[in-house]
Amino acid sequence: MFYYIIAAIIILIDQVTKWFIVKNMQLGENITVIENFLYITSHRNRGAAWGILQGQMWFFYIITTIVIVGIIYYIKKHTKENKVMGIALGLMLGGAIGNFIDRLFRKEVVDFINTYIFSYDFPIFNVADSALCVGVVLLFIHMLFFEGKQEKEQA
Ligand SMILES: CCC[C@@H]1OC(=O)[C@@H](C)C[C@H](C)CCCCC(=O)CCC[C@@H](CC)/C=C/C=C(\COC)CC[C@@H](O)[C@@H](O)C[C@H](O)CNC1=O
Repeated sequence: MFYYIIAAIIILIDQVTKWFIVKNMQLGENITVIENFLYITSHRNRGAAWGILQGQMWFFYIITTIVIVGIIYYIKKHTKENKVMGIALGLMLGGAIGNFIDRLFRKEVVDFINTYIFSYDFPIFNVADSALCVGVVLLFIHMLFFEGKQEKEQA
C-alpha cells in the first residue's frame, strides 16, 4: 500500500508543476535558474523520450497500460520483502501515470526541466520522467545488488 502512496505523491507533484507551467508560461518561454546548467523552458512533446514516435498516441496508451499493469503486478508479487524494489516501482508507477494523464487529456506531454549536462543540451523533461528514470536506475541497482546477494546466500 505504501508504494501506491509514493506513486500518488509523484503524480500530484507532476501534475501541479505541469499545471503551473501551462498557466504561467508561454510556450517556448525560458527562465534561467542556473546559467549554462538549469533552465525552466515551457515545452511540449507529442512523442516519447527524445521526441521519438511523434503523435503515436495509441501506441503510447498501449505501452503505458502494459507498463502500469506490469508494475502493479510486480508490486503485489515481489515487494513483501523488497522495500527498495517497492519504492522503485512506486516511482515508476507515478511517472508512467503522470505522463499518461497528459497524453490522455492534453494529447501531448508538458516538459519544462531544461538542463545542459556537460554542455550537452539534454532533452527537456518533467517530474514524471525523473521519477521514471530514478525508478529504473533504482531497480537495476537493486537487482544487481540483491540478485548478487541471493546467489551468494544460495552458493
Ligand atoms: C523517461 C522515459 C520517457 C517517458 O516514458 C513514458 O512516459 C513511458 C511510461 C511510456 C513510454 C511511451 C514508453 C517508454 C519509452 C521508452 C523510452 O522513451 C526510452 C527512455 C529511456 C530513458 C532512460 C530510462 C531516457 C530518458 C530520457 C528522458 C528523460 O530524462 C529524464 C528525456 C525525456 C524527454 O524526451 C521528454 O520530452 C519525454 C516526455 O516527457 C515523455 N516521456 C516519456 O515518454
